[in-house]
Amino acid sequence: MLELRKLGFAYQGQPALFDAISAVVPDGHILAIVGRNGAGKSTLFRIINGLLRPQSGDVLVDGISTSGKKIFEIAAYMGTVFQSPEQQLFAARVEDEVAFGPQQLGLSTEKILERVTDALNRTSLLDQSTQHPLDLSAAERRFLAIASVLAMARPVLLLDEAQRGLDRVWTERLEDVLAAERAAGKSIIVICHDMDFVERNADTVLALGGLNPCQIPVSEFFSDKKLLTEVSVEPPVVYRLREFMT
Ligand SMILES: Nc1ncnc2c1ncn2[C@@H]1O[C@H](COP(=O)(O)OP(=O)(O)OP(=O)(O)O)[C@@H](O)[C@H]1O
Repeated sequence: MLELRKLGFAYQGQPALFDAISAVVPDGHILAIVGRNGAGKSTLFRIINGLLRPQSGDVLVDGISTSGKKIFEIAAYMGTVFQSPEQQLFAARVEDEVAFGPQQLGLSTEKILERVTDALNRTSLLDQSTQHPLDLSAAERRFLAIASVLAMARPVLLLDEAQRGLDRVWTERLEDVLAAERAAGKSIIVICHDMDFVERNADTVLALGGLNPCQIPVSEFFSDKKLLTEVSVEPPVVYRLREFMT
């Protein structure tokens, strides 16, 4: 379980998180962080994965505080897929890229191969395993970053706009990966501007940029017109259709 407890942050005295932000992401749960540009989503994301340290509050994984822990210690709990995951890639072959993390864990060769094969299979990249990552399509490169994170088998998964620019087939593949990770009991956070994606996949929403940011169930969020206006979010198509029909 991941817990964000009263987090606050300012850049050189300029608040980036305007309120103390709290949320709980139980095992097998997907929380979507949404909000207009500049609302603080990326800042919060970086605080969660330890790239930034909160000026107040705490991040806890299974009740253990990450404050005071080094970034590699925090990474032992969390797999992060950044907004430009291409920048996370450095190996000359797809399979080596995915194997790198498990190798650092000191796993046996057999176990590493098992993890790599499983992660490539789940991300539809098994046929590309010997290719150079830079020869992959943009969607495949993003899924390679996801495969590398899956191979680490962390209890917490963080994805920043992983759905952006994907076509329907790749979006469905991403949704399958998320559903499987949720079923495996992972605590998952996605930052997302695509409200249809949020509606289909998330359990709860944390909307930033409004008067009182708090975590609420997806259906409650999309039914709250006042809040949607406050945080500049358009409801997903199904909600707009529902309103049109009634
Ligand atoms: N490195 C920085 N130094 C100073 N201010 C920053 C820095 N990074 C972000 N900010 C400011 O902090 C606030 C929150 O920015 P942040 O990038 O977290 O928002 P966001 O919700 O992720 O935006 P977007 O949707 O555009 O990515 C903004 O006012 C932004 O200008």
